[in-house]
Amino acid sequence: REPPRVALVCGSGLGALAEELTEPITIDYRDIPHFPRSTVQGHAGRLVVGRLGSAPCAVLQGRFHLYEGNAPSQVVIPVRTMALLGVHTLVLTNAAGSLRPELGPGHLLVIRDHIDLPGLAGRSPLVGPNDERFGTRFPSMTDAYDPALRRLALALAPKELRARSGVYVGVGGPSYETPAECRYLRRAGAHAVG
Ligand SMILES: O=P(O)(O)O[C@H]1O[C@H](CO)[C@@H](O)[C@H]1O
Ligand SMILES: Nc1nc2[nH]cnc2c(=O)[nH]1
Repeated sequence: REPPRVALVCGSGLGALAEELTEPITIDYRDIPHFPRSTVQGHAGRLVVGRLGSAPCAVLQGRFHLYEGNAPSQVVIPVRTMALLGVHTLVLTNAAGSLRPELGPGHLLVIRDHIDLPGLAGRSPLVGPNDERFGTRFPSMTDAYDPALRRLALALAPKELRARSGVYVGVGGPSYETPAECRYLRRAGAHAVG
């Protein structure tokens, strides 16, 4: 069987995307060595490998979060596993809170850049000895989100999703943000928070 070249990580409520795969093989995260446990509702905790159209594809039903008690180095285990399998294109999705009145529920924000607040405070997944298989120390973050793929997503998104590009700010959780925090994050240039 051809190994997947494209992987999709599903955020809350998006796990059903795995049902689009044909010839699916499903593996519970519990059966994959070193994977942490999924504890969040709406994150099934399964890896589904199959075909999306003609492309061999992997869908991860659920991600791991810092607020579940995982170390940053554990949170990235699925992404690094995909890289070791030969995946070259990774699509990340998540449920996020809007910081802009024009971005309503059900709208799609294509991330063009991010502010990683836990990372800036020393909780980056890259902290620790550098594993050169996954890149150099101090990688450039100028085009962290591939511009060609972003253009494609904006061009192909269904009209009703009112897709636009924007800046995502990552926070630690597990509480939603206070009004003062939302004002602060909006002034910092973010469009969505999660
Ligand atoms: O889509 P997932 O990974 O569940 O993430 C979202 O869910 C959590 C809170 O609703 C935040 O972490 C937010 O980003
Ligand atoms: N942190 C955070 N996560 C979310 N997930 C969905 N909405 C939100 C939000 O407003 N804030």
